[in-house]
Amino acid sequence: MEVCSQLPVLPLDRPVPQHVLRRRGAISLGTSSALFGGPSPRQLCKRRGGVSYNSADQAVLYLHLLGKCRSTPSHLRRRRRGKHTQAPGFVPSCVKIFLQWLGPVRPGARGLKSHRRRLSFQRGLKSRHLRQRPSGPQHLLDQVYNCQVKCMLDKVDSWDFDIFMFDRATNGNGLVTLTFHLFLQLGLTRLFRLDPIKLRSFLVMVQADYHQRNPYHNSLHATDVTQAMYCFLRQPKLATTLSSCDMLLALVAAVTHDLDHPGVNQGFLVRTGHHLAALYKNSSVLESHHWRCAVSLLRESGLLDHLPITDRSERLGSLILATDISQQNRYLARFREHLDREDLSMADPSHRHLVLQITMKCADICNPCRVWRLSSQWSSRVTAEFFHQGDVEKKHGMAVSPLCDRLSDSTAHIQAGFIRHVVEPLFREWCRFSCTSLSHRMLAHLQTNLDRWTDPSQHPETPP
Ligand SMILES: Nc1ncnc2c1ncn2[C@@H]1O[C@@H]2COP(=O)(O)O[C@H]2[C@H]1O
Repeated sequence: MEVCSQLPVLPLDRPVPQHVLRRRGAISLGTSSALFGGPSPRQLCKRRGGVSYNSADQAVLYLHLLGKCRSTPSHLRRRRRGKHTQAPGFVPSCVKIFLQWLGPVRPGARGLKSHRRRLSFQRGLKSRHLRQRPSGPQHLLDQVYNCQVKCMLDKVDSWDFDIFMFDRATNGNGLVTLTFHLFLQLGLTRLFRLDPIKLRSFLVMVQADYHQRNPYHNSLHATDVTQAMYCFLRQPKLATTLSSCDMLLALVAAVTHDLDHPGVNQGFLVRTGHHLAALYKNSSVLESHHWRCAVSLLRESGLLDHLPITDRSERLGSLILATDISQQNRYLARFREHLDREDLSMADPSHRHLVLQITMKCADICNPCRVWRLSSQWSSRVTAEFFHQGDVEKKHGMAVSPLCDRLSDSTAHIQAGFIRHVVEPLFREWCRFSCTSLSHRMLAHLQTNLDRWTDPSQHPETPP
């Protein structure tokens, strides 16, 4: 089979080639490590990260907000490489401050490379881990793992696909393996003449920029969302109407939609005065950051550089921004209106885009629609992350955010509320739009899971 025969070309459980490790620039929120190390809220709000921007104004804002930066905006990197369009020798003051902080660096010198490599905490950890992986007896297991992975990938379109087992079988490289496979399955690699090396390099970067310490918002969640997105894209209503370009953007949005998530919610970032909250004016703070990270990694990998896709970044952004759960009612109301009026036309690009946004939302919060064996694991993970945020808030004398107090909230209570008020309304409309056996199955799982969470005999800790 073509798909499987291509996988061993770049074995995922062997050290990554040097050109992949030789990463440029970085984006890291840095909050996750701070949280798990337990600094004060003031320290938290002073944690630094970086995103890439296009204009000098944004660079000034960036530097002012961050003070010392942990990462280099992409346009600054370009200037250091001498590709800037300003007069030769022109160095804006903000860049001077930045370069001073980096220390004396000669372009191309080893010093610069090591700076670059150190810029992202997440990538540093990951690449060290990959470099240090011992060769030898471990590779005896490769055959076993590869066979298991191939068998699992044959069933990647199944709604009961066990993403947890898949991640173990791929040695924690589930995101790279699964998404690479899906690009091949959908024919995107061939159709868009994507360079497999660049594709893999992009996916390795994406995987590395998720915070594996987060119980929920990590690369496994992104992989799960991507697998769900694939299942939805195969539904007749979408498969027969979406363009290949739509599918490409949908897959990229799914895999990047929570990039560099710090494991705390927007409310926490706003209350601690985090620089990203200021940068994005307290509105869709995390989603805006995920989007900018995605654009930065796309640019860095050069994966789509050869494609004349208009408004690529904006379209990707509007899919990622649609995952802002606080905006759910707005999207749902528009979708519902179209369904009520029966005027949703997949020939209309704006309607198609709304459907893609709703698809992205469904993929993002579909975990309660999975079979209990999988769904309950996501419930435990998301609650663990909420409660961890609550613990940090308590530790620093802050008011505990809703759903984050392990003493007064419970997993069962949170799940029941989330299913009733958020997931079910969305999936009921989705089922009106795409009335397939998968949609009915998802609603059936949702009901079963709700019944289990609300059955006091199974969850005695549920608050009255
Ligand atoms: N099983 C779940 N239980 C409760 N909340 C959830 C669950 N799954 C997803 N969420 C929430 O839905 C949100 C969707 O956007 P985020 O990924 O930012 O954060 C997610 C969680 O806050």
